Amino acid sequence: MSSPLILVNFKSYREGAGNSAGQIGSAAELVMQESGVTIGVAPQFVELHPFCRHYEIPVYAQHIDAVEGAFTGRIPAFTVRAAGCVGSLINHSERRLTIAEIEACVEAAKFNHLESVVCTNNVGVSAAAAAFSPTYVAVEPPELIGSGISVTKANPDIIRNSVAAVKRISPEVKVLCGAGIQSGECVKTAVDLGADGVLLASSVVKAKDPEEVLRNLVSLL
Ligand SMILES: O=C(CO)COP(=O)(O)O
Repeated sequence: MSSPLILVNFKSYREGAGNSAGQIGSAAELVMQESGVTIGVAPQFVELHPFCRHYEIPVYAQHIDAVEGAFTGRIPAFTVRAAGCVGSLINHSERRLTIAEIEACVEAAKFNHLESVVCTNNVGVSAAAAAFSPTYVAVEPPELIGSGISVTKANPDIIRNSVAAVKRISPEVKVLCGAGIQSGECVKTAVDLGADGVLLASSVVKAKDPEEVLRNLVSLL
């Protein structure tokens, strides 16, 4: 079985910019090399290209737009690919899209050889997203995002049931879970519930020592 994915979303946190973003990138690279566990990052947009050049880790965008041509202030999928990214989040809870936009973004990702990580908020939406055959569906209950309360403790059923629903629709689609993920125990529980990894933000991005948190996250795999 391939390694679970630990995907760190820098969101628009101040700690996810400039030098402190670089510290997280270096820590992710080191812990990935040491542990053999895949650690991906989703930095802020202006940092995508430097991140792809500087760190030997998979880099994802936080969002893409399925546009080309006379559109201003958008993030075309092909630009994300040209920057060196391996994939993109789509429909994050803090960047919701319509169902038609989700489908268009998954198609744009496929066309540009990018992995697609479609975020969802419940089991039904996880099943709907699976019908587009993205690379991943990432289920995150919005009320637990940034709460410090792990989805693996507060709502393990949403993980178990999303895995079942996604596999029923598209068995090849992988499932991540997120919201409040902070420790190796959370990651191990997620994997035991059938997830292929986790999507997380604040516990790493806002940590005093991101390297220590990342080491803890991979410690039980
Ligand atoms: O939204 C999330 C990751 O994209 C989860 O955020 P937290 O890890 O801060 O709860």
